[in-house]
Amino acid sequence: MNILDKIVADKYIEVALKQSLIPVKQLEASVLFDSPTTSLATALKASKTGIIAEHKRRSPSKSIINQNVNVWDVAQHYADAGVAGMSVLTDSKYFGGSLEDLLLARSSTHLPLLRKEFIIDEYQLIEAKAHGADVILLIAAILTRDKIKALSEFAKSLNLDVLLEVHNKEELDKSLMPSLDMLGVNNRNLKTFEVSTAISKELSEHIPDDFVKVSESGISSIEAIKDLKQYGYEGFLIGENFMKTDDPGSSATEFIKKLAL
Ligand SMILES: O=P(O)(O)OC[C@@H](O)[C@@H](O)c1c[nH]c2ccccc12
Repeated sequence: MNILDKIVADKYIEVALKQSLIPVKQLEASVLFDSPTTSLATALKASKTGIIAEHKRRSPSKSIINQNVNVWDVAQHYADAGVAGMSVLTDSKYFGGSLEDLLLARSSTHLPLLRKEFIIDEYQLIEAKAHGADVILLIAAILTRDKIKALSEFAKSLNLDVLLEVHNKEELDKSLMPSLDMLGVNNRNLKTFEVSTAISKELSEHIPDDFVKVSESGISSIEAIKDLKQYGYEGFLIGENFMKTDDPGSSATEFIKKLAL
């Protein structure tokens, strides 16, 4: 079993347990469930920076990245830095995140918030909305086309934006459909952890123009972003490069200053 298979196997167990503990009706009763959302796709198109900054405490590939920062502060400082959106890891077992992190980020900022999670069930979309998400991630490597269709259409019915993540041409070809807003190419292979922005460049010409293109992972230089822009990318998901520092928000500020030069 590769790490992605393990994460997903655990996720099925976790979601079944949560469904038995917290009924959908309870989630739907949350004030946030009926609150309006902000489109990340729209924000990216209007943004000068295109940066989606992530809150990530640890990961299976890097173990501990940062256990000391406070998600409320990080969200404030990312917003001050001028990012277009924020991504919040909510998986606890492998990434040290939680839905409470999402809720805290929501209470801290109006930025479009992405629930970064291994989504396998509609229940998680209701959870996402009830905890203040504006956007959800769907990972093509762990979903069939039918499942991508059902989940993305359900997300749209909740006014959530959908970011679909691929890592190769097959995943891209099986996934294209009108219920997606953004196409993300993960520069990290989730099965082997190899990272290269070459895959974003390779796949860019196969992504139709109706989707906002996002390049994800392993981005740590201004040059990489300038390069990816040439290939039509408008969104850049950056986690570790900011989170590994003592103050992710001021790292984002410095980065964005350089980007504007
Ligand atoms: O920390 P990085 O290399 O900048 O990567 C951020 C983000 O792209 C990465 O966390 C990510 C991309 N897709 C995922 C799917 C699940 C968990 C995490 C991810």
